[in-house]
Amino acid sequence: MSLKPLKAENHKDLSSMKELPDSYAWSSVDDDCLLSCSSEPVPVINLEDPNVMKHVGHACKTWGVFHVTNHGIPMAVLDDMEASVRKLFYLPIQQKLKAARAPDGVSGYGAVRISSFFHKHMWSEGFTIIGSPYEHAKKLWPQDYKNFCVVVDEYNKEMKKLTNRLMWLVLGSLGITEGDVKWARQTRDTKEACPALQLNSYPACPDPDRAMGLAAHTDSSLLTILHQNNTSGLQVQREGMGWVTVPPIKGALVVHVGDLLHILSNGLYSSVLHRAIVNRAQHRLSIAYIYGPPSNVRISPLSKLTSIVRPPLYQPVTWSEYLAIKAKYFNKTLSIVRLSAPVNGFVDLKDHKSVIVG
Ligand SMILES: C=C1C[C@]23C[C@H]1CC[C@H]2[C@@]12CCC[C@@](C)(C(=O)O1)[C@H]2[C@@H]3C(=O)O
Ligand SMILES: O=C(O)CCC(=O)C(=O)O
Ligand SMILES: [Fe+2]
Repeated sequence: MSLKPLKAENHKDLSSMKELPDSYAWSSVDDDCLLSCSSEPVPVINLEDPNVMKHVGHACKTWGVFHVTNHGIPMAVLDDMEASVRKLFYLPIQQKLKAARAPDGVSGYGAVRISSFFHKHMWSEGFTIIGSPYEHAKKLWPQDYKNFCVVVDEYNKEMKKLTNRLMWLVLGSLGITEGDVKWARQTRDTKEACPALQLNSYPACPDPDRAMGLAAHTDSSLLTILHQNNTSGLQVQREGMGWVTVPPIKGALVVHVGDLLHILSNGLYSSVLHRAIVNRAQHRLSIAYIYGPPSNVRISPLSKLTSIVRPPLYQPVTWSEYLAIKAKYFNKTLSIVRLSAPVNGFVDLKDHKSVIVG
């Protein structure tokens, strides 16, 4: 199902382009919006609200995305990370290419992974970091790599705390307690979750109405926490409403329900389809902390959420298996691991090469 990728212009310096090349021109980026652009805002949840669990559950069920405020992450940690990411993308292209992602690799500099599914290029650059940023930072700044590592490590540490807190709120809102999901207690014998940090840069664009920053997709994660700079661009799809813009709120973070939470909740909380559009005047940056389960854990619908009338809708799958299928089938992945009635048998997950671990 993968479409033929465009190869020749893979590493253009977008910020120097005065016109949109044809290979970057997507037809009708704004079509859905013209039909049904909604002004209903994405929920904003104060994590110190006494009813926070109820609000989180409602937002997951209705939107699959929400803002969080009072999340406890110091503003300086967000600002320092944003400044480091800006510094990275402002490096000359030849320098960034020293940390280029290998053709079959996951981490490093390059176009976003899903690019190969589209005939047109996206108006963005990406940098994926899994685990320590050290190897990449050494290549980008051979003498002066320490600061980047310190900032990224601190950011990851804070995100990990917040994700853990959000996971329990999400699970609690489904009536799930610690006893129901052993792996989520982060015991010493489980291999720890290894989140991915996706850095995105969307330079100002000479023809934004025909360009696409990041094409519509769902994240494979359980939860994704997104920090955007002070520039709009993120849009989420809401049934019956089309694309809804999620403008940045200073100091707030955006939380997305990912595909593995969709599976874990047996479809009660749907992963949210989202994309990023670009604009003529401002450079946009975003940082996604993509959180998945520990590598040895198979995610399947929680037994408390299944019954005779609502049987498990998905087969068990590890994060790594899921990513491998996603690399091949992109937005069809959830339906591939879905068990339709009558049970259509299990997909042999071993046929798909592991991506991150194992
Ligand atoms: C751990 C992950 C999750 C990945 C793949 C791998 C590293 C990079 C992530 C993203 C980030 C950008 C959107 C996405 C769809 C993409 O193309 O690369 C994500 C994908 C997923 O959520 O499936
Ligand atoms: O730039 C954005 O707002 C979206 C980024 C995103 O969806 C991702 O990195 O997965
Ligand atoms: Fe995403």
